[in-house]
Amino acid sequence: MKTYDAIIIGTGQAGVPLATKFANEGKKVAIIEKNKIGGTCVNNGCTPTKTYVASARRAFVAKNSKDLGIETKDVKVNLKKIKERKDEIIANTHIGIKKLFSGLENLDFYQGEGSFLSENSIEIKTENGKNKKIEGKQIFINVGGKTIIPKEYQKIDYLTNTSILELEEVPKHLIILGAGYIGLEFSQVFARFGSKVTVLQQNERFLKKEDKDVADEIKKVLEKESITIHTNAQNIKVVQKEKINISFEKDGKEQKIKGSHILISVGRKPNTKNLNLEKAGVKTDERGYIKVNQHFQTNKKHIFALGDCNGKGAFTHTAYNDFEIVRDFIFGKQKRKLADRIQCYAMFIDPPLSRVGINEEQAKQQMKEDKDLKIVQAFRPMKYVARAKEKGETDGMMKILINEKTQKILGATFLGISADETIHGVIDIMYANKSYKTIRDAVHIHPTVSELIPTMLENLKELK
Ligand SMILES: Cc1cc2nc3c(=O)[nH]c(=O)nc-3n(C[C@H](O)[C@H](O)[C@H](O)COP(=O)(O)OP(=O)(O)OC[C@H]3O[C@@H](n4cnc5c(N)ncnc54)[C@H](O)[C@@H]3O)c2cc1C
Ligand SMILES: NC(=O)c1ccc[n+]([C@@H]2O[C@H](COP(=O)([O-])OP(=O)(O)OC[C@H]3O[C@@H](n4cnc5c(N)ncnc54)[C@H](O)[C@@H]3O)[C@@H](O)[C@H]2O)c1
Repeated sequence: MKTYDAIIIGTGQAGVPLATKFANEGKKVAIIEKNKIGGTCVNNGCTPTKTYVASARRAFVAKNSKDLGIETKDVKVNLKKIKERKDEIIANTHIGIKKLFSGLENLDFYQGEGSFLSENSIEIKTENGKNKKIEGKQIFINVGGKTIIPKEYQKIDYLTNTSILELEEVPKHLIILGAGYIGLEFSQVFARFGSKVTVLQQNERFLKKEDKDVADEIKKVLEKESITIHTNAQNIKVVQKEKINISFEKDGKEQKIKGSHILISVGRKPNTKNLNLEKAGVKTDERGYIKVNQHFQTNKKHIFALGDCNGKGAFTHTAYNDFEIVRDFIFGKQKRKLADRIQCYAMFIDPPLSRVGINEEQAKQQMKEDKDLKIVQAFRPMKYVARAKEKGETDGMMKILINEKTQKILGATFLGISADETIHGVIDIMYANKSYKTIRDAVHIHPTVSELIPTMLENLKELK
């Protein structure tokens, strides 16, 4: 049996850089992939969805620029071409990773499904049936996650985030189950491509992780683009004949809709079921996420779990940060840990939403629990941002929360043009652990959205 210093299962956002690091350090490393190289982000997550978001924005701008004095006729959306562009970007990434791997003499790439035989040995099942067994001193699990398909929908012809990206014709009426990141990003993309779009959400509260005023503003933005959103849709039943027939109850009344396609985006689960973790004695929680410590070691100290499968993050930037923490734990002088990470994310609707740390509702809750804590807020609607007015895109708002005593920023929510970029000024100050006054007293470039961050920090209000 071939023996390695490190075996990595999965070529996700943590696995590829970690394999490269091991190989560059002169260690023998094996990396195993059962599907397409590069994982979710590259093949059916961030990269393809953001190419679609870009095409959708171009279509929207082309069709809706009369207010800026631009008139166009006959804007056509060619989904086949949009898909081809996406496929080419993905194919180039595949070429890049394969070239990287083939240039590393200490690295062996295995195409196949890895699973544990014992706490140091892995079986690789391949399509041609020629299974292999390898051994590793350390093993790194980076297997990501997959879409949850509730039992009641398993027999219908549904779309997922993977299969929707293979369509070559725009659906007439796309019904989306689940109003999370995936559902909402695709809702706007396909509405902009020309689909009628209906989103069904079980919860009464739309986007319950966000402040209510922010969630309401996002709903307004999407509804302005003719997307129908039903919250509190209970007892959703789907029957497929020629069309997708949906019935659900809302406020005690039965409602019926017919669609041409249905996308299921009700959440994701870790890819840990087929790993035979019990043979290695690796523990998971009740939802299948692998339990890890601050350096992503499992209960077996030589086995690590990185990325979505450890349940500590569900983003590419968190998976990559898992890699950085593990790399420094094994090779580095700098000792990082999970607790150093400040949670941040964006939802790439247009205008985008970005978040770091806590929001207003969480701040109020913290003050309720700790009577000595005083949190103040800087607030600015985008309609009072010159650059937004000049661009004619004034939806949204910016909020920054500050601990009055320590002067440290506790969190921010930006919804509006460029929010996915402007939030990074705030993120960096939080990592630097500096007072909010560092940004307040900085000079920013005019005319930008960022120039309003110092201005809004001049005016802090108590939270009520
Ligand atoms: C539609 C969509 C859009 C997204 N957009 C964003 C975004 O804009 N920004 C963002 O930060 N995040 C986004 N995400 C989330 C992001 O894609 C994931 O958080 C990220 O890819 C997780 O990386 P990972 O390292 O955990 O593993 P993954 O990228 O999921 O890779 C895991 C790999 O392991 C392989 N594998 C699984 N089991 C085995 C096995 N037994 N043997 C061998 N190989 C195996 C899989 O085939 C896969 O290739 C999006 C996700 C989706 C679904
Ligand atoms: N911009 C980004 O970074 C980005 C984009 C897409 C996906 N992702 C990642 O992918 C993960 C999964 O995304 P997602 O949108 O599938 O999940 P999600 O957890 O964000 O949203 C799922 C939604 O579906 C609702 N729901 C659950 N069961 C339902 C049912 N039976 N019927 C109707 N609604 C139901 C939930 O209440 C929730 O609002 C996210 O956690 C995120 O980390 C990130």
